[in-house]
Order: sequence, then structure tokens, then C-alpha cells
Amino acid sequence: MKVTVVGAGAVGATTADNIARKALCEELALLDIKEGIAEGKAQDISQTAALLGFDTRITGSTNDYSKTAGSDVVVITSGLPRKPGMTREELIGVNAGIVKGVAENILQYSPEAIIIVVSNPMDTMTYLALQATGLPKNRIIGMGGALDSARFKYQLSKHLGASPADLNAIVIGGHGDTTMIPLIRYATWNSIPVTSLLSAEAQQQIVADTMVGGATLTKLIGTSAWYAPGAAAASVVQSIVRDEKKLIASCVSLEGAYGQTDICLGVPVIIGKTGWEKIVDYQLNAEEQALFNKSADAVRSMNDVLKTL
Ligand SMILES: NC(=O)C1=CN([C@@H]2O[C@H](COP(=O)(O)OP(=O)(O)OC[C@H]3O[C@@H](n4cnc5c(N)ncnc54)[C@H](O)[C@@H]3O)[C@@H](O)[C@H]2O)C=CC1
Ligand SMILES: O=C([O-])CC(=O)C(=O)O
Repeated sequence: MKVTVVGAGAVGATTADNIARKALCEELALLDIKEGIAEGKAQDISQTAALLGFDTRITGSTNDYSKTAGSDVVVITSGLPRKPGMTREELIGVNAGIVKGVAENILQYSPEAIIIVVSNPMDTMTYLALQATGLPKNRIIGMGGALDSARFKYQLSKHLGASPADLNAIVIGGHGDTTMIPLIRYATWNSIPVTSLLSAEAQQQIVADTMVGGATLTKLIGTSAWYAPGAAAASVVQSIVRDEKKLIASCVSLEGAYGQTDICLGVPVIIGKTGWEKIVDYQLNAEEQALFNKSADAVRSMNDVLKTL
């Protein structure tokens, strides 16, 4: 099994580190456009092998796509992160060109790869990757829901004084400050609905804090987060390479599911060795469906911006 991570910055390197620690593949290729960074980080992560006990062979290259040849899974993290005060959507102008170019280069050397898109604005970048590569829709997965659902569990765990591992909770919709939909009605602690354990006020606070999870960290750190994003991207890789068939909220092409077409948006999907294998219908109520439609409208207007670039 071979995995490539494009972009050896904060998120890309953390994704690679998680993949290596878990020995998810035999070969791991890191690639970046900036001279030396992928080679350096590949060496640095490789030097943890003796300490952590993994055998994954890790290579780094400066924009040499031949080194990525034959990858089964490719994670695209290349592109600008936001600064405090910015939205993810403001990154579209620079990141669209980067993601399109990277996706095309990847395809030349790894025509069978499953592509995981991380770069922001992620929903639109996933749509762009699908259009640019023309790959079957099941092989393009946008990573956002895995991270947002983990953040939702973090917020719930704080309010409940519970272990995040005892929580089941999912965020669908767009990966944006105002487009995310934490499905609190479906969230449970050890199978008990959290709605029966938390006040209405606490529930509202948890949903609101989850939605601005990325913005909150960007303000604190000065650039956007990488530990949870890297772990989340690696969890999607894991479900593919181990054919786990985990249910992970992910941004995928919708052709009627959840009432939407011609868009990539976050929905619960089963992820296995062929990519995203099926969409699970959570039977949204009228209020949730209205939020989903609003989220789709916002993402669709970002997708329209692609035509103007
Ligand atoms: N979908 C999600 O849940 C998340 C998405 N992100 C997004 O991931 C992206 C990366 O974030 P960070 O790693 O923090 O940024 P970073 O600036 O640390 O790393 C980005 C890397 O991409 C490289 N790069 C730029 N153009 C390239 C090209 N054409 N080919 C190859 N490499 C290229 C840069 O040299 C840099 O090393 C951002 O767009 C950020 O908004 C970040 C966190 C979560
Ligand atoms: O907030 C950002 O810009 C990066 C990101 O997508 C996240 O951490 O959720």
C-alpha cells in the first residue's frame, strides 16, 4: 500500500506523522513545492521509527511527482491556511489553482488513486478536484466532517464531563464557520441522547462552539490548526487502506441524496477500500433539512466563483 501526502506544511506533515505511527502503509510519499521541506520532514518523521516502532518507508520530494507514482491514496493539503479574521472561503483565489494543478499532476502518476481533499475552502476544492480529474465520484473525498465531528465530541465531552470516546456525534453540511450542521438530535453518550442530558442553552452553546472551532483556534494560534486536522485526515486514510467501512461524515458528490445535486457537501458515508461506498440517510427533520439546503446554497455560490477565476 502506498499513500502520498501533498503539502508538507503543518497539516500535511501531521497527517503523514499519524499515518506512519499507525503503520497504515508500506510506502509514504511527501511532496511540497517549497525546496527541501518535504525531504526534511520525511527524514524527521522517519527518525521516529526506531522510537515508535514502525516500518513505513517515507520519502520526500520537491515537486517530483514521479516519486508519488502508484499511490493508492493521495491526501491533498497544499495551499494557504487562513489567518485570524479570515474565512476559509477567502482562500479560494490562491488555493483553487494549487489544488487543480496538484490533482492533475497526481492523476498522471497514480491513475487509480483515491483522493482526499483537505485544502480550503474544502467543499469547493473537492468539487474542483472532481471536475478537474473526472475521476469516478467515489474516489474523491473531502475531509471536514471527520474533524468537525471530533470537535463536536470535544465540546460535548466538556459539558458532560464525559470521555469523548463514549460519545457518538456527527457534523454534516459544509466545512465553514456558518455552513456546518452539528446534528445534536442524533448525538448520544453511551447510547443515551445528549438532548436528554443537557439544557437547551448548553446544546446551543455546544453547536455554536463546534461551528467556529477552526476560527477559534486560528485566533489563538495565528494560523489554522493541524493536530486534529492531521489526525482526522489519517483516520479517513485508515478506513480506506484497512477497508474498515467506518461511517465518517465526508464531503462527497451528491446526485439527489439529501435533496441536492451538482455539489460536494458533507454527509455521512461509509468509507472502505474503494473510497466512499455509500451515503447513509439520517432522515433529517424539516429544520435540519432547511439548514442543509442553506449550507448547500452557500457552498454552491462559492463553486460559482470557480468559473470567474
Ligand atoms: N479540511 C480541513 O478540515 C482542514 C483544512 N485545512 C487547510 O489545509 C491547508 C494546509 O494548511 P496548513 O498545512 O496549515 O498550511 P501550511 O502553510 O503549513 O502548509 C501548506 C503547504 O502547501 C505547500 N504548497 C503550496 N503550493 C503547493 C503546490 N502547488 N504543490 C505542493 N505543495 C504546495 C506549501 O509550500 C506549504 O508547505 C490550508 O488550505 C488549510 O486551510 C487546515 C485544517 C483543516
Ligand atoms: O479553520 C481553518 O481555516 C482550518 C480548518 O479548516 C479547520 O481547522 O477546521
